[in-house]
Amino acid sequence: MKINVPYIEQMEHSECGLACVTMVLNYYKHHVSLNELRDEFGLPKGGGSFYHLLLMGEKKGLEGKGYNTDAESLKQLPLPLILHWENKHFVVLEGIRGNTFYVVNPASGKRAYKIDEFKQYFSGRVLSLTPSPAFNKKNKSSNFPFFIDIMKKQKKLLLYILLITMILQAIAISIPLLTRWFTDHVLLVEELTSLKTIGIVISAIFILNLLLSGIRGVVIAKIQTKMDSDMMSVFIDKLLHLPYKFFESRSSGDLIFRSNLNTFIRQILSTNTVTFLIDMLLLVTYSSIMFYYSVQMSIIVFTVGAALLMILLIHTRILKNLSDKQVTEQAEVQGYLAENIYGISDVKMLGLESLVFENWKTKFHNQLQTTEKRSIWTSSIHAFSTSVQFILPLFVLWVGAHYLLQGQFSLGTLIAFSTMSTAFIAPIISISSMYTDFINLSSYIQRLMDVIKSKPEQENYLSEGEISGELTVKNLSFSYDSFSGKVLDDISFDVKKGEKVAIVGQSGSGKSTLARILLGLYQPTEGHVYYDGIDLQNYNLKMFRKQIGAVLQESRLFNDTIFENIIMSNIENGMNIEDALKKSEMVDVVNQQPLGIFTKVSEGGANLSGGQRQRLILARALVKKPKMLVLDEATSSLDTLTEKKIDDHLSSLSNTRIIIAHRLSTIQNADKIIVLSEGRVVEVGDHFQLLNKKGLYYQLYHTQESSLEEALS
Ligand SMILES: Nc1ncnc2c1ncn2[C@@H]1O[C@H](COP(=O)(O)OP(=O)(O)OP(=O)(O)O)[C@@H](O)[C@H]1O
Repeated sequence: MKINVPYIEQMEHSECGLACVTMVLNYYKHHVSLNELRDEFGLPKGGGSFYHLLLMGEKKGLEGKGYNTDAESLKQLPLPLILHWENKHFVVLEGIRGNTFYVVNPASGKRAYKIDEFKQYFSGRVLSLTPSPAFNKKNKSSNFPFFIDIMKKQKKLLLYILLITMILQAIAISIPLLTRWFTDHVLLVEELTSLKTIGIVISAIFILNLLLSGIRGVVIAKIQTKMDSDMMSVFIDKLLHLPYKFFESRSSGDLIFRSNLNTFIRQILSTNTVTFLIDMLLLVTYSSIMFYYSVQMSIIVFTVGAALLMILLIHTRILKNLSDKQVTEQAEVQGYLAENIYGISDVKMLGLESLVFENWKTKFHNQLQTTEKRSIWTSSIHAFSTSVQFILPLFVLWVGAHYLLQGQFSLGTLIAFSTMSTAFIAPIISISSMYTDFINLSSYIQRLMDVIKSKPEQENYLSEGEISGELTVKNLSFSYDSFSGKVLDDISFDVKKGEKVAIVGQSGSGKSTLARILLGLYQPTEGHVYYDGIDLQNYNLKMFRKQIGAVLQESRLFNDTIFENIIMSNIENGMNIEDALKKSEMVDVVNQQPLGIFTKVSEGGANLSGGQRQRLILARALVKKPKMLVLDEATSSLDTLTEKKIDDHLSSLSNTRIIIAHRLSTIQNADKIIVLSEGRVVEVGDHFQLLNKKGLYYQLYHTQESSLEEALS
């Protein structure tokens, strides 16, 4: 028994479970995209477990049952089934016939496995999700309107191309017709007087063809540029306006890969679509003319054409599988190398050079083997199709000679037929070569739609207003996804304008998460953050963030000069760079650089020390003259002396400061210290009040103090 489960490709390695549930839902006609499901549930940490998949299914009206079973017993269970694969991945089983298992792998597509191979991958755990009475079907929404809109903008140019190409094809068709006329009415009857006219006609055809082909080339280039510009602009604009969380669950390499897909899609939609239409038109025209000349001969040519098309399409399928495999293997090789080059210091310190080389070699060897196979298939089928195209005219002459000798048609018709048979095969080869592109199109579009259809960070807002630096957090809770527990739980506190407030707690207690919520990078799952009495969600986030200076653990420097890294887009505010450099204790560092403030910072700030990087990022935050500063371990790499100097500078400012620091000496002078433990506020007060409480803060403080004393003694 085999069913047909729609293939949904996972967009990221930890999304296999989510993609499997999406496939099952779509199979039961609840048409939902991976995107929608991810927005609804979030991505469980590490990709989730069977239990998470079961919960998702149940929330969508499916009834779930889990089994521990062997490959043979799967035949007794209803399809589709979600299987645990290689103990680290999820796939969907869509069929079992005899000893063959049909698997839909969200990472690589559909594939059949013989039982022995299947057993090597199947981990023995299965989840069955079937519709419960509460299940609702949902209609499909198409991805094509977006591209149709983009193509519609180029309607005029596309029509030009279509028109020019049709004229060019008419010229192409006229050649065999002219040959026929030339043979029958000039050569055979020895009518030499019209040779001059024919010469003029041939020259006219040549000039017209040259002119139109040239114009078509220019129009195609214009269309491609316009479509590239439209599609890329929409894509990048959408991408940049997506919420921070979107970027957390996708690698930058993957997003860059997706932006490049725009070019492939444009190629398919512009050139290939037009070529396909023309090819189809040509096939119909050639077929009609050939049919008109001779039914028997046409049937012979059609049979050859149909057989060739079948062979080419089967081959294209094989080639697609091989090229998918090649792309996956290539990405794996590149990813492995990039990861190890990025972590080269660890590779060296652990003495892993040879191991990394061996692993890379194995992966690269696999990729090369697939590439070789693909090249062999491509060249063999190319040899086959060109040979057919090459021999067909002769074959037609040979078969046609029988009919000619029987007087069924003229020599001119036979020669025209022979020429046309080659022309008839050309669009068949062209259509089959475009077939792969059309198969890939839906997967490419899915990847783009993941970006285009995701909800932007902010669609509308009520307030453009300035903030003063006063804020209130009310009953705030936050979970990263709908399956894990709360990372922040019912948090409330106030911060007055100009206050220095510290957030402390053990590692993993939720401090950075809270900071990101205060900056509007995450939205609270429950509760609110108010600035000057207005909910943060109601502010124009772009304007809001312009008034905030933030140094986060993940803050990075850009590959540009120190000046550009500090000023960024804030030049219009007339900020004082010197002042920012002084306050962040960077003046001496900048003066020591070869080109001073115009020295280039390497990628990620590699030519600066950890502390210098932090101070530069702080200068960037200060140059905005922010109403509020959020510093998450912003001075953790500095010596205590420099840290103290910076703290003194910052204390002279009137803005609000929210400081997260493990080193408690940094925050002793804070107006208020909020102590977090497992996502809850457990203590609030100033340094002495908290010490007197003898609670968690007291413990944290004394642990640090005693370590210091121990070190000194
Ligand atoms: N992007 C994320 N997705 C899922 N869980 C996350 C994510 N970031 C953090 N967490 C989890 O949320 C919890 C709180 O993390 P957070 O980074 O806010 O703690 P923290 O107090 O700042 O820790 P540290 O002092 O080590 O920086 C941790 O259990 C962490 O594993």
